[in-house]
Amino acid sequence: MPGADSLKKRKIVVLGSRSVGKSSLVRQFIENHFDESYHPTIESTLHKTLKYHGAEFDCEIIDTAGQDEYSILGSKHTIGIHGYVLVYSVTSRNSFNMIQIIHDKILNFCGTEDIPCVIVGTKTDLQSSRQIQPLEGEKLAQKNNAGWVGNERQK
Ligand SMILES: Nc1nc2c(ncn2[C@@H]2O[C@H](COP(=O)(O)OP(=O)(O)OP(=O)(O)O)[C@@H](O)[C@H]2O)c(=O)[nH]1
Repeated sequence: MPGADSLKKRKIVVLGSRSVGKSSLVRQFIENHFDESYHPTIESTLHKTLKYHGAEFDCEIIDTAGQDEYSILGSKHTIGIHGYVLVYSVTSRNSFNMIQIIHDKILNFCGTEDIPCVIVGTKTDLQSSRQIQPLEGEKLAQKNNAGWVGNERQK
C-alpha cells in the first residue's frame, strides 16, 4: 500500500451561500454522518483518501464560509484547485442565483473560460419548501459545462 506522500493529491473547494449544507455534504462524504445542528463555518480543511480507476488519491477538501455577492474570492480558493463543488439549497432561490455569481467570479479570477466543477442542490428532502426544480439545476450545470447532483438525499 502506498504511503501518504506517494498518493496523488487533489484539492477540492466547496463554495456556496450560507447554510445551504456545504459542511453537511462534506461531513457526509468524509464521515458518513449527518448533523441536524447548524454551526456556521469559518473555514476547515479535511482529508479523505479514495480509490478511483485503480489509483489512490489524497483529497484535500476546503469547506468554506458562506458566500454572498460581496464576498471576495481569494487565491486560496482559486490557485492550485483541481475541482470546485458549488452548492445551493433547492429551498432557496437566492442560493441558486449565487451559483452563477460564484462561478463567474472564479472564471474572472482564474482568467479561464472553463473550470472543473460540480453543482449540487441540497435539502431535496424538504419537498414542500422547494423553490428550485431539478430541471433548473440541470440547465444551470449544462450552461456552465458542469456536473450536477440534485436528486440525492443526504439526510
Ligand atoms: N433538511 C435538510 N437539512 C439540511 C440538509 N443539509 C444541511 N441541512 C441543515 O442545514 C443547516 C446548515 O447546514 P451546514 O452544513 O452547516 O451549512 P453550510 O453551508 O456549511 O453553512 P455555512 O457554514 O454558514 O456556510 C444545518 O442545520 C443542517 O443540518 C439537507 O439535505 N436536508
